[in-house]
Amino acid sequence: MTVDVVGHAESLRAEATRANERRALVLAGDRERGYDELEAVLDALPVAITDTTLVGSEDRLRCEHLPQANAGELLGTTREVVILDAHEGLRPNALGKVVGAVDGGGLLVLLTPPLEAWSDRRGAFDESLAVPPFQLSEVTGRFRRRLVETLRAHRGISIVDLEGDRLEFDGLTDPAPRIAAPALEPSATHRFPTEAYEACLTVDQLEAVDAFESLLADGSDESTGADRQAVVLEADRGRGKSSAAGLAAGAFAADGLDVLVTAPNARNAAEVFERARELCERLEDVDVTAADSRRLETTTGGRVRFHEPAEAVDRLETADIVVVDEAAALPVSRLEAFLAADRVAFATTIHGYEGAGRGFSVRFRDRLAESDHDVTDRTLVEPIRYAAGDPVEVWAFRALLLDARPPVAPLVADADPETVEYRRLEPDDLLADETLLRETFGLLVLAHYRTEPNDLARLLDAPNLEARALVHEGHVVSVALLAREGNLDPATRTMMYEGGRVRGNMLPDVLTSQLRDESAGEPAGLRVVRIATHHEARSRGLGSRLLECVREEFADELDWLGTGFGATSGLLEFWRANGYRTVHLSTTRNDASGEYSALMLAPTSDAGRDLHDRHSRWFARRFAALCSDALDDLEPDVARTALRSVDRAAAPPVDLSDHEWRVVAGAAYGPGLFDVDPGPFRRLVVRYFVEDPDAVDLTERKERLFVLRVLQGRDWPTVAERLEYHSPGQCMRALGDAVCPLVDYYGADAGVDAAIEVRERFSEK
Ligand SMILES: CC(=O)SCCNC(=O)CCNC(=O)[C@H](O)C(C)(C)COP(=O)(O)OP(=O)(O)OC[C@H]1O[C@@H](n2cnc3c(N)ncnc32)[C@H](O)[C@@H]1OP(=O)(O)O
Ligand SMILES: Nc1ncnc2c1ncn2[C@@H]1O[C@H](COP(=O)(O)OP(=O)(O)OP(=O)(O)O)[C@@H](O)[C@H]1O
Repeated sequence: MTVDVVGHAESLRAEATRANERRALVLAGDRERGYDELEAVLDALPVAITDTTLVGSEDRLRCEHLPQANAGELLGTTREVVILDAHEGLRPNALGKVVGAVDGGGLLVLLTPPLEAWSDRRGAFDESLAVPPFQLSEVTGRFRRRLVETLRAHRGISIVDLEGDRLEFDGLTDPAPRIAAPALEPSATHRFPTEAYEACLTVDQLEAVDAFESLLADGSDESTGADRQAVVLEADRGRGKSSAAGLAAGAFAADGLDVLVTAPNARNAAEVFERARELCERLEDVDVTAADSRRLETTTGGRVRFHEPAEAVDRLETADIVVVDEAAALPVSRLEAFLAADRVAFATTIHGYEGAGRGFSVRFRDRLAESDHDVTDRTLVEPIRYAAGDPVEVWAFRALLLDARPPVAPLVADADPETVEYRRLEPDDLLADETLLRETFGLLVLAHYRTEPNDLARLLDAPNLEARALVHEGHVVSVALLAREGNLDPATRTMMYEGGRVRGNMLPDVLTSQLRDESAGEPAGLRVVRIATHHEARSRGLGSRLLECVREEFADELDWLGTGFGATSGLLEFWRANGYRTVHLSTTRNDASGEYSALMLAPTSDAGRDLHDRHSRWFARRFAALCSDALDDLEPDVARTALRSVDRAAAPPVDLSDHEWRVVAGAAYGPGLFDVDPGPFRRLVVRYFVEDPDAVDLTERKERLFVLRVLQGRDWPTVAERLEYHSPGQCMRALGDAVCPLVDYYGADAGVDAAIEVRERFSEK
């Protein structure tokens, strides 16, 4: 080699150190040569082996090694040098995770095939995109093509062409000397000890610590101290939010308060405990009596303790203040449970490299706003591990679209179904038009928790995916991500039926493997994986219009359209209004959304109709039993809308025996009791919800009573309390009243003698 790779790496490192920024070094070409150069570089740089990590398929260096799939272990940690070996494939998520771990003054080294050839290589990640019936050869390399373009276009990235023996870019930016940051000072009225503020590294962190003061009970006379307060800290990775929470926790503990800290796992909260301990050790009138990575106790009687989220929820009442770190990685239902605490703080990552984060901003934000907490918000912008404007971070955000945004609101403010145009978003068009790509991906990210860098690669390269949009004056206002499913050969179907896993194919997979329908994978379908309308233009019929256009485009070539999503009554209603019908509710809650998932189908051919009809019937038949089992905590409104969105033709027949009619009509009109024989009531109630007859008009409260008592089998006192009846007795009478119209409609009006007889006998009294 005539290129002095070692000398060059040393200059990059020197510049990075001077600027407190990171630099990237790409060693493109033969893998063995890449490792030879790399070893020489590592030997020369004054970096400890313990500060170096290799992420890739083989453990080839003496430093820490992680496969790409485990790159998440680097989240929240700091390294001087991280090497990502992409020769056997590149997981976009892994790239995002490793970039965040490189410290200011550090190097990110990428080992890649020759850049010209890279997009044509197929690696392990590409195999995951080859969803049956598609083949690996149908997966494209656009994500990598774009990645290479960004590597070449961005500052701070050096590219060594090992094949051509040349330095393609030197990556040096020659930064201006940095101006010393102004000293940090707390506000004049601060209530935490000054030391808590002196420990802050940035102004943003100081303001975040300051926000926590709102959680101190107000000692003034006017206040009872009983008001409810919440703090929300939002930041990109590495802005010091865990540390801010830790400094506040330390200040609370020093004040004698009991702070409960929780996070998806204890490792996430390590910085909280570290900062809390450091602060308490610095304070003169407080001593630390016990400290480890999950616990801190002080001589003032204060403490900070860690509990896993589930345990934490049960202990809210024992703490003065609750801190939820990495909140975005917890399910929304769990987050909601923390709102039972009067004083609670949530620290959360936006633009999460791991793709979490949107559950928080999409769904939890609304629930927080509806709660009776006063909310104090802080956003931490300034990075801590490296200087603001760090070129490697700028590159990573662009390459992985971590900061993609939908169009700004004024651009789509006038959009409605008349002004928009339906557009196929071909991957090549997206690649050629960065604004279109950013708007599309930005809308998907904003509307959905768990949109991650891997999804960008899927959008560009996966053969089973299609994207469609409604555009208003060239801007994306509504977008749908569609996946081809089904159309599977007999061998694949058998494999699925016998318990094997098949990639993609969510609907055929569940219908086959869980619901035991071996031919469910035969018809060809299209699943709407995601749909989102710009928040500025919702409820104007755009989402419905987009679904209509999708149906027009695909109906002739496919057997069914379908969807699966975390079920809320609003969304079930949206899909039902667009012709989709429920065929299944999952039996466990979705980790990310905290909801049960609904699967819905809209058939477009005879084969699709067959599939839809039999699954609708099976669903209506099993629903009551599920309600007193896996779905016994399903929200009553979701249960009502789920049943209402089953195809009416699937309503199970009313096949009550004369004796059962006497039991039901006796409870409605006479002295009979529901409790002695709930079965026939359940069948009637399921029939009523699915058929949704115009002739029967019940209040929502009575319908919720049907769900809670008749379907879910909750006891009377519980139901009475939830639905705010004065007493269990009143609740029992309300159920009797609610059943009357069902006895009339399905029994008496349908000419069932037993029902008529009972009704007449007791109505006369
Ligand atoms: C497979 C999936 O992607 S499911 C997840 C769907 N996407 C999301 O939740 C992302 C955030 N939400 C959105 O982007 C939009 O609300 C969409 C895509 C659900 C609907 O798009 P819109 O353009 O508003 O649809 P459109 O105007 O045709 O229909 C709106 C109607 O759907 C119903 N609806 C849709 N979402 C909800 C909801 N979350 N809560 C209550 N009702 C809802 C309502 O009946 C609403 O009518 P209304 O506003 O007059 O009450
Ligand atoms: N006030 C501080 N004093 C000492 N070290 C700090 C301080 N604030 C942040 N740090 C260090 O900076 C790094 C990032 O801080 P922290 O983990 O608090 O940020 P974060 O926003 O929660 O980051 P991540 O999302 O990556 O977990 C950590 O290594 C932490 O030890």
